[in-house]
Amino acid sequence: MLTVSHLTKTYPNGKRGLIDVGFSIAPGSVTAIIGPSGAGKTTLLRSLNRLLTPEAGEIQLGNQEMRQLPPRALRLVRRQIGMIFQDYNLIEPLSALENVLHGCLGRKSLAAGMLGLYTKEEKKQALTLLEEVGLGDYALQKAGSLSGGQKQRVGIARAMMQAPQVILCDEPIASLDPASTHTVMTLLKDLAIQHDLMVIINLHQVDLAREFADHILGVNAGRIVFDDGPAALSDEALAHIYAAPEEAAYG
Ligand SMILES: Nc1ncnc2c1ncn2[C@@H]1O[C@H](COP(=O)(O)OP(=O)(O)OP(=O)(O)O)[C@@H](O)[C@H]1O
Repeated sequence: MLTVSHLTKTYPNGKRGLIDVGFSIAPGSVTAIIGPSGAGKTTLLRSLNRLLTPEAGEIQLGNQEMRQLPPRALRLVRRQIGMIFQDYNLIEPLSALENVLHGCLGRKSLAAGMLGLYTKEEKKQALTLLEEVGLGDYALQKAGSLSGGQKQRVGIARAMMQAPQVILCDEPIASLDPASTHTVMTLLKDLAIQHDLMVIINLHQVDLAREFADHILGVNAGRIVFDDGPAALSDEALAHIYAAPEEAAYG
């Protein structure tokens, strides 16, 4: 379970990215974060794995409070949080398999990681994950030569290599065509169920949130203004989420 309470993030220029944000997320589910541009979706996602440090509130992952963890303890907890990016963040000259293996760098020594010293078990696991995302035949192909949808599936397999509890996805389908979008969203949903993961996705497309999410968080001007299932996402609720900030605050 991931429970966030009273989370507040103010940027150094005084801009308030998150204001008293709270919600809970259950394992085995997909949560979509939606809201207008500048609402705080990226700030929220980055706060959840402490790429940003909010100044107040709690982020409770299992029995660990993350917001105030010192760096060493934070590194350990971060291993439980995989990240998937809009632009994939793959090392293009390396094979798909090598990219997936990079997912276990967090639990290796620096030297072993730099030398690419992976165990037989790790290589087997990386191959199994590539098969799970439908890319078993592409294991030795350079990541740079794969299609966008295939690259994102390598990114997902790399995140899974960490054996995470949570996968954070920052607009993972923004660069994909409709067919690849459907493949990637279906894959994320299947992985959430099969591996009992919490998958949290920043999305701009409301129709995808409706189709794939079990849980939707609507953000407006740094606040959570909707926290419910897709069935509750009425036109009125949507208008509230996408309202101009002052309307959302008083709606
Ligand atoms: N490094 C920063 N310094 C100052 N303000 C920032 C910084 N990063 C974000 N902000 C501000 O915080 C607010 C939330 O930004 P954030 O990027 O989280 O929004 P978003 O909902 O992800 O937007 P988009 O959908 O356009 O990506 C915005 O007003 C933004 O201008």
